[in-house]
Amino acid sequence: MRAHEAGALHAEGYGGPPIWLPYPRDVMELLPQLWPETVCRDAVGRLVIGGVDVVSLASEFGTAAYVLDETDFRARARAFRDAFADSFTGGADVYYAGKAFLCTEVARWVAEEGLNLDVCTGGELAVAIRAGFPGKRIALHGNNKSSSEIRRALEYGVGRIVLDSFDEIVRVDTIARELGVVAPVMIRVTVGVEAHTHEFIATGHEDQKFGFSLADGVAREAADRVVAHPDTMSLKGFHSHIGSQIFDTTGFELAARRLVQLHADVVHATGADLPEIDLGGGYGIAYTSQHTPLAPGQLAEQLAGIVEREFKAIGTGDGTATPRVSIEPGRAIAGPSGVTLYEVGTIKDVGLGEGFSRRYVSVDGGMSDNIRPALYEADYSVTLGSRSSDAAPRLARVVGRHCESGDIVVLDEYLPDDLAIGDLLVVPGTGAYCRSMSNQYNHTPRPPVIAVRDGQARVLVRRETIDDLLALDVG
Ligand SMILES: Cc1ncc(COP(=O)(O)O)c(C=O)c1O
Ligand SMILES: N[C@@H](CCCC[NH3+])C(=O)O
Repeated sequence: MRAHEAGALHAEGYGGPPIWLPYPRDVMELLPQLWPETVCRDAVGRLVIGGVDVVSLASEFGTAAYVLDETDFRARARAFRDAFADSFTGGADVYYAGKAFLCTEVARWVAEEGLNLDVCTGGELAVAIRAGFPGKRIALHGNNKSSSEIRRALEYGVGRIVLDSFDEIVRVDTIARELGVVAPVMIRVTVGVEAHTHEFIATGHEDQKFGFSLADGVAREAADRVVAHPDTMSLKGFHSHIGSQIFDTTGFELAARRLVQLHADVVHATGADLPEIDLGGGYGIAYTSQHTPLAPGQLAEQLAGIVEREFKAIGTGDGTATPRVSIEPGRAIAGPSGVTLYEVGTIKDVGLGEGFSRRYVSVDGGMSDNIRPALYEADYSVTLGSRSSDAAPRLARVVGRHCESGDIVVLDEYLPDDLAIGDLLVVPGTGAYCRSMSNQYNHTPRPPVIAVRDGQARVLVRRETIDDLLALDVG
């Protein structure tokens, strides 16, 4: 249940008397699906993650801090790997989308759990290379890959480059020829699907920068051009990614139908053997009770059914074998495994008139460590982590420390009325697209990423310092 579901009692949340005690005092108890599997409270009420309580984490590493639960991350990665391996008769590969969150150690976890890796810049590729990630299991994405990124990827022997433009086809052809290699490539297709998600993270509709359009024949033309250069490029198949934070599989179904049809057309017309098809990522997670994600097993079953149906529909016995399927989940693996730890700095009850007020709780982070509320109006939840409280719940808005009124961490959530300066707040679901989209607005050093596992904590990415920021300023 969310604060805004409180109906008639909602207004009372704004400074009204604490008469709504039926409301749960702890959002963590109410919504376990928002939290890493290992989260619990210890005997004195402190939130514990990966066997380490958040008070100890804060005192050792400071706040704000990202905390990543290794056991939970690995379990989610394995769940995707196993579910897709079990459901797809022709075989399936899971590419973890590193844009969600990537560092050297996480790349190693991904490799060890038997997943592949999707990188979309030379920077992400460099992390993968540093981690010793096997080249064959890496896919290189991006709508404007530079020549040096393509060269590095081919030198390292990546398993696929996902082509995004005609210019890039020329670029890959030229570099592969220089290096004397045949580049394994896929073609990213814009399938014309309106995904049900925020418009900034939808990528399947026609009018946007990614991929080759299916509707106007450009994707088909791209395939013909690639197939015409067998000495430098080997076409492995087509790719589609319709967007992110999607719950409804109808978009994937439509995308798969169109991709399978294109696949069959190209196989028949060119005689190319296309061994793979990539359905992209985009599987939604729960940030609040408003979200009801599918488990990897359900997703795999549904997607396998869709792919099988679509290949049957184009006719069996026509020589079109069902290819190996790949998917690219990022958020669904990293998102729920991470939380952000903040310390309360100020508490302000702002009068709204007629006896109502809104409680603003300021923490030592904000839009520099989580830009998603400002960018996508993303909603999050939050709980008091450093202690439990018997005080009545009170609706609060958690805000950051940046010079923007849109610097909101959590729009509305119940926190105990006795919340105090120095309390620790914990925001779940921040494992994906928070650190990876972080920034240094207002010269704010970025928080560290701490891994927790079996009662041990260690730094994966160290905290930035003011000196780091000053070092960039050569003036
Ligand atoms: C090509 C591609 N694959 C995979 C992903 C990962 O998406 P998500 O984190 O929603 O699973 C993205 C990001 O939206 C993407 O652009
Ligand atoms: N950055 C987006 C996800 C999409 C990015 C990849 N295409 C988010 O935070 O929701």
